[in-house]
Amino acid sequence: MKILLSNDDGHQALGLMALFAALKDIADVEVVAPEHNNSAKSNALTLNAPLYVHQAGEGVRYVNGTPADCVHIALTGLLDYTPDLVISGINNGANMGDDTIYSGTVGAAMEGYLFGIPAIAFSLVDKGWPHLDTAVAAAKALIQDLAPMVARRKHEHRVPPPWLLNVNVPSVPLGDLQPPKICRLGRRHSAERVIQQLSPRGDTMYWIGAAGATMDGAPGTDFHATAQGHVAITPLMVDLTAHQDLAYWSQALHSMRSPSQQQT
Ligand SMILES: Nc1nc2c(ncn2[C@@H]2O[C@H](COP(=O)(O)O)[C@@H](O)[C@H]2O)c(=O)[nH]1
Repeated sequence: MKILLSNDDGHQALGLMALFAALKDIADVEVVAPEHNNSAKSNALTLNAPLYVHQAGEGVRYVNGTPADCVHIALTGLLDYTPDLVISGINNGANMGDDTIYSGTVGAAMEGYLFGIPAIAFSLVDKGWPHLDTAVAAAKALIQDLAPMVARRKHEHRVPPPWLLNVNVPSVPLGDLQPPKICRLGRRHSAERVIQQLSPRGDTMYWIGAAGATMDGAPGTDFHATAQGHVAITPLMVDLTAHQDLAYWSQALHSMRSPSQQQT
């Protein structure tokens, strides 16, 4: 199995390097990751500047770009093969609920998914890498469990659609880890207020405030599962259409005149 491994915390991040070391036992792994921390960069691509790739060590390359840039250039030219799996992480902190919209970790995995490759984003719930060994073990075990499904794709007459999983691992000792749970995304309250400070030169600085606290952490959500010590696994989709609202808007705009009609 060939794995492309990326992240958003940067190519020297503990979470990436620990996962890289663990996955080398079970797969051919190549790292293409950002040069620096690109947290909250979501699916951003760099369109207005050149990207440069440097070798950091055997099997590890880094890019002066976003997480999605790394996966994008790896899949569209840097690699001379198509990986079987795109893995992103292990993120320094949670990617639950609304986090997934902003997350560079999810963005990297989603870029693989958009190119038709199964992908998984892994995050360790608490920042600072507490019990990172637990997250590495959980990630390796899940990838091993999925390996037969991934391998079968090569032999299918019609390659099945890819899938995209968002996985959050609770920061607990490995011995306390509960079995994985398939969950829906919860919701956070709105983020905290912006932090305003004065620079040494008298300019006002604005810092994005902290993520909101859990708003929907009901049973069945990723928040609830991880709080109970379970690995939370959520299948994601890219279609942002509010399908349940299509009929409403069709009816609501039924009477809308076209701009040309409004001029008569
Ligand atoms: N508004 C804030 N959101 C935050 C902050 N720290 C993290 N986050 C959210 O979590 C994800 C982290 O995901 P990553 O994969 O991008 O590292 C981030 O995208 C936000 O949604 C914070 O301080 N403020």
